[in-house]
Amino acid sequence: MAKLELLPAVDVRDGQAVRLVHGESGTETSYGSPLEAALAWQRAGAEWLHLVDLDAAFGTGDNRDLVAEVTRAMDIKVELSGGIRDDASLAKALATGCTRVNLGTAALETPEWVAKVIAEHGDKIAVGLDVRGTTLKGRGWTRDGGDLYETLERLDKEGCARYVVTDIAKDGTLQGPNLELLRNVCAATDRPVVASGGVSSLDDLRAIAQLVPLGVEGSIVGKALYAKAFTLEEALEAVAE
Ligand SMILES: O=C(O)c1ccccc1NCC(=O)[C@H](O)[C@H](O)COP(=O)(O)O
Repeated sequence: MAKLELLPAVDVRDGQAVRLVHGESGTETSYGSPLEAALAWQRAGAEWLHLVDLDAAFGTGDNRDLVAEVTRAMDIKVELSGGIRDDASLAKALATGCTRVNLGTAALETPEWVAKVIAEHGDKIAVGLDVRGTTLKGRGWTRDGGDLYETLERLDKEGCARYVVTDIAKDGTLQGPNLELLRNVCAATDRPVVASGGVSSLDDLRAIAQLVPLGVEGSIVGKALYAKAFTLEEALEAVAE
């Protein structure tokens, strides 16, 4: 059985590594330098980094130069997310040398552009399906953006390579992942799925790893690592079993 990939998260707001609750602006807990956090995950054995520019996602500015600096400093694969919505922001994101970008709002608001960049860049493009219930959310998870399964069907037809699926109700809460949502999305698409939001324990990661045969490829882990619920070394060992 393929191993579950782990993507420790570094979410950047106003130059700092932060965690949010339910992705809501104003709920930040700060964890210092994003570069130091990213290097710590790399030293701990991460093969991937999930790096989010929250200001770009919320439209409160951006941390693009810092995010580029962090990406360039990494020897591991980087998934870049947050505010990548047009040719200019996509070009800047890809120029960092990241392995792939994660598009959210654009997939809801400018579907023609997303279809075009999927055709141009293939698996360098993932789409983030950030949901409350089955309603997608864009603009930093603040605005409704349509039905999850209708959008998934459209993106599948356009050749989208993979999806990053977040249950916003779980994100940053340490309440455990929404396994039912992950199962449902895997049943609706043959593309790989990266799980995001709510991981609280090694058992949560083992439960997500059970979904690898259904199509779950990886899991993002944020708050649990910063809250020291377990170490990244322990997490990597748990999913290697
Ligand atoms: O990814 C985004 O674009 C984004 C936009 C607005 C708010 C939050 C956003 N991302 C948050 C993440 O990707 C988290 O790092 C991830 O879901 C980890 O969640 P958790 O393990 O529950 O801390």
